[in-house]
Amino acid sequence: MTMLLKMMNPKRTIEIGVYTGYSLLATAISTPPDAKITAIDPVRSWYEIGLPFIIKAGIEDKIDFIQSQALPILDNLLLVRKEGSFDFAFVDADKQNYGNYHERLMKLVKVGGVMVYDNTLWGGTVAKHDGDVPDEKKEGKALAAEFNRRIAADGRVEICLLPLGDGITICRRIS
Ligand SMILES: C[S@@+](CC[C@H](N)C(=O)[O-])C[C@H]1O[C@@H](n2cnc3c(N)ncnc32)[C@H](O)[C@@H]1O
Repeated sequence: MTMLLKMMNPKRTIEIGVYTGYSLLATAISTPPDAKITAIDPVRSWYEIGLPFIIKAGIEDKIDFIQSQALPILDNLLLVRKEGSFDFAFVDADKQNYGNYHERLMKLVKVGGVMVYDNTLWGGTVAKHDGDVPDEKKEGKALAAEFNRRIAADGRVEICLLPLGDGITICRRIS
């Protein structure tokens, strides 16, 4: 993702799902000095674990951390920001809402901008028959497969699902 960010030079990005801030730190050090990152997660204490590293890297001024569920924040951004005011988004949170996040990001991220969705292979289970998937992974498999079908059929975007890590879908808004 850092290579993608360095090629794109996005000035306005959104991160949904921060945890201890590893991907947030990677984003912040890979974007231009005047970039701003809106980072959303309901658990501030996890963000605070990684915050000393963000401060040490000198990039805390780029980050606007919002302690909240993401959906109400995205809905508010849709009210207060112009459509297409973000260049890039990284989604790595509750899988149940990936479709909801996608619909909002399709307005918040500009045409030509990029959304990256994490965990879209769900440990490779999306390519397996249900009978070959452990019970504890079945719900995640179903959610990831449903999102993958939805986004593959979405004519407003071009996508590329990279078999890296747990599966990363790069999605470019084209209309
Ligand atoms: C896998 S972790 C994120 C990891 C992080 N992106 C990284 O790579 O370092 C998932 C995070 O999503 C957050 N999350 C879960 N539900 C959420 C929601 N409704 N809105 C925003 N964040 C949520 C969790 O609190 C958790 O910190």
